[in-house]
Amino acid sequence: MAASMKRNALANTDENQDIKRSKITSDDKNLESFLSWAAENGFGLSDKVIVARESACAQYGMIAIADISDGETLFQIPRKMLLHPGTTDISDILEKERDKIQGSSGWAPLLISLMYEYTSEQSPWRPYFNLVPDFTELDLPMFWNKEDRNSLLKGSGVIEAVEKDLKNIEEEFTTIVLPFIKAHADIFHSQCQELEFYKKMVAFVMSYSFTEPASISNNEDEDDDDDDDEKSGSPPPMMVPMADILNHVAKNNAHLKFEKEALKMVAIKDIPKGEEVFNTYGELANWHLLHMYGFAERYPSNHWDTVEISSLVIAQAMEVLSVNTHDMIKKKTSHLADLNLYGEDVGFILGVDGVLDEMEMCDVLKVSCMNESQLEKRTENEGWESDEEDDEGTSLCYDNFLNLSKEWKAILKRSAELTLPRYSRSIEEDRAMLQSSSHSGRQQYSLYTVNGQKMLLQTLINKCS
Ligand SMILES: C[S@@+](CC[C@H](N)C(=O)[O-])C[C@H]1O[C@@H](n2cnc3c(N)ncnc32)[C@H](O)[C@@H]1O
Repeated sequence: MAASMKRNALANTDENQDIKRSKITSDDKNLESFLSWAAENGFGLSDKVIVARESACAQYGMIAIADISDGETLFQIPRKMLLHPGTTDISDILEKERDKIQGSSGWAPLLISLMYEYTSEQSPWRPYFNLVPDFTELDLPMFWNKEDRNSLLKGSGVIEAVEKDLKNIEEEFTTIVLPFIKAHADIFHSQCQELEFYKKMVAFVMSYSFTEPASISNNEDEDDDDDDDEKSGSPPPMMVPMADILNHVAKNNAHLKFEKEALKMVAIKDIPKGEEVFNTYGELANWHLLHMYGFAERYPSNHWDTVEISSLVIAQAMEVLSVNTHDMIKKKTSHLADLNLYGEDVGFILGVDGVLDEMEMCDVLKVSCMNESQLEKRTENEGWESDEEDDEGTSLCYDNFLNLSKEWKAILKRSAELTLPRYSRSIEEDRAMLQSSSHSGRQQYSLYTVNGQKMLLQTLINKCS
């Protein structure tokens, strides 16, 4: 969608037509050479699909050109064709200096591998790299100017996530990656010493890499020693050519299976001829999609969407209950802070079916409704409670909302109402903007993200009314 919107933004002059034509021609050459490379290397692309820009929702995508049945394999990626620190030409050096380049994100070894391969004309993955769109086309918020980020994404949580990333990227580059590259300057292209180039590779990893589900690797590598398993806390990312051509929707129709010899893209539904084949990048909320991939889905398409309700607004919402004087709220928040349930960085996640952090939120609601003697008893027990206290029920799923007390609902409703003003526009203003078609990609996806969050909050308000 981003690409088509950008294309629409170009006026329809002859000059622009020429630019588009020449881009398509050169892209097709890249596509042809990528497909030949894939065929030579055992990807076994089904003749029921094509890779194309036409009919894809963003840049390239995979399109069904014949009816596909649930369970059919569309292509595979032999493990030797994956790009990661174990398959790059410099794997020996990376292995030897493994402890020096680990870093806190765990991405540095892959980023160093990518920088090396991406700048090498002889890289075995050259046809793969040539097909990846220019990184500016992905338009990730980390490349937007600060003004756009602040004005378009206020309240969504993306601004804070991007600022944290930018700080970490610079730090990891300066302290780990650059010293390693300089120590091996004879084998790296000089471009690899530039922070801007490193940021592009980070964007590549952010929006194109995959991680192997931990259970699979553990099951299949039963011989691996325990030490390795311990170190592999969160699995490191890797590049998976061809699989990363698929775009994402929450209601995906294909899925990547990790098998011993190869990874396989398998249809998980019947896919009619003419439809795009969509993978899933995970159970991702819109703010996460926008942060990592530069797009979001329009409400209510993304059933994984979430919004955070800060513990600070829940404390403010306690005022609606008569049991809560200013003094009581202070005592309650201090007790909740001791349990890590209150503080600047503490929030609770609301999804499309209700509150996801059910146990924690139930605890907060219970405390919110306590009178002085109940609170005293509880604080004396250091948060441990008797069984009778559990009689409120613990599900905060909307299906269970009829069973919730009116006090709990009053707090939830007020918390959602207090969260809405953190955005720069009202739901009504969003609605008017969503009807207008004159948006850039980044404006559109920001609108989807903030509006989706507001709609989740409004649903909670309605369910509590
Ligand atoms: C792994 S790549 C997918 C392939 C990409 N379209 C290409 O041509 O190389 C991920 C990027 O595709 C785009 N994308 C994926 N799914 C999308 C969607 N549903 N809507 C808009 N853009 C999407 C985003 O730019 C994202 O960063």
